[in-house]
Amino acid sequence: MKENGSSSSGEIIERKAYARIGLIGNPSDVYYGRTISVNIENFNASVRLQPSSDLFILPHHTHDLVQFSSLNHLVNRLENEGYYGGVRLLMATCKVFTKYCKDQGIHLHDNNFSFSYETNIPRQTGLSGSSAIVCAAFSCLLDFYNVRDKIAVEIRPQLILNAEKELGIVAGLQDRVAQVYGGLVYMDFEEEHMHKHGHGKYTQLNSSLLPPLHLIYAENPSDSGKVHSSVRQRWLEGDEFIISSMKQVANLALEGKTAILEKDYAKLADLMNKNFDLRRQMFGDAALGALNIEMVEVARSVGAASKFTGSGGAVVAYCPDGPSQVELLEDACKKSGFSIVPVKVVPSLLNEFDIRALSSTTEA
Ligand SMILES: Nc1ncnc2c1ncn2[C@@H]1O[C@H](COP(=O)(O)OP(=O)(O)O)[C@@H](O)[C@H]1O
Ligand SMILES: O=C(O)[C@H]1O[C@H](OP(=O)(O)O)[C@H](O)[C@@H](O)[C@@H]1O
Ligand SMILES: [Mg+2]
Repeated sequence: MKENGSSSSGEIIERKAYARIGLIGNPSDVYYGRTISVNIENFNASVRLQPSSDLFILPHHTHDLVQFSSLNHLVNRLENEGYYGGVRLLMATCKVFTKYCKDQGIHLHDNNFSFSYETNIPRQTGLSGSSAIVCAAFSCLLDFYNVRDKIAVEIRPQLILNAEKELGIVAGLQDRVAQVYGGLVYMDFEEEHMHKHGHGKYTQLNSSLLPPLHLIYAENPSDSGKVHSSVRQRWLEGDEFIISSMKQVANLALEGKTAILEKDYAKLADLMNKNFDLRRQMFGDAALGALNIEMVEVARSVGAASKFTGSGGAVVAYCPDGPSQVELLEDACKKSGFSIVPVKVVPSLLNEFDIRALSSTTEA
């Protein structure tokens, strides 16, 4: 594989995308709001593109299970993890990529390939496992067709989102922006700018400004599309409460940016807690799920600030009192059967070729 990430035909291309944490402001990204997200090294998805005579999308041996030991096994699996794995995500990525290139007059050569994927991102836990698969696949396609310089970096998150929209999954841009850019990213999805440029304003922040954060998660898959659909419907219908609450959530990200830049971690803790409280009021406990709420409450029981990383399944926590409080948090999680790991931030993922492909419309 060449240094610039491009491939001459015949070479295998493997690309990774990492899980992300919505630190402040999510889910207002779905509603022209603002968010701050962190791309994390703790978990990743990788997609492998191997040149082949026909085009194959290979099912994953566990995530796209089609062979079961019994009817009960099949039913259990569907009840816990739903009908779908990553195959549909890979197919939708190919479709969206091809359509975009055709519309833009970007030439694609005629060689075929086989796509396969691996992921250790806990499934459907609000860590953006779905978009990580799409993002890694998209990155393989950019290099297989050698078009990294022809598709502006700012546009890529929207194309990655379009792949999930294609499947009817309600999702937002923050996951994809964090996964394309890497590191710690402040995002502003202001409506007029979005309509004018087709993307938000994305600014990478210095991730060393962050305090130590912890990730808490549980084996508790939930479908983010389902969680979002009723709030989205109410927002579309002009529901005053949802619209004004969503604006408040977006403002938390604005304040969060200042708090991070000033290392005002007491303020950051307060904003994280407010973020979850607003989500809870909008979505209601039934949609959020008892186990997800318990994760937040376990963290708060030791005085940590906590909120969902995404739509549910995982929680980001900050211990303002330092290591002794982290120990208390680890014990409390253990007692409740939750996993807890220190957050490791991914450095910026933009290489020199991507930086050249940043469009001139971006304002920092
Ligand atoms: N770990 C995974 N392996 C395979 N497919 C996945 C995985 N996670 C998500 N998906 C696919 O993405 C779809 C949407 O997942 P979503 O609820 O957004 O999860 P997440 O919070 O991890 O992004 C699922 O219905 C499934 O088709
Ligand atoms: O509700 C949220 O905070 C996020 O939900 C989705 O992410 P997921 O990891 O699938 O739960 C959505 O894609 C994001 O845009 C929302 O901010
Ligand atoms: Mg998702």
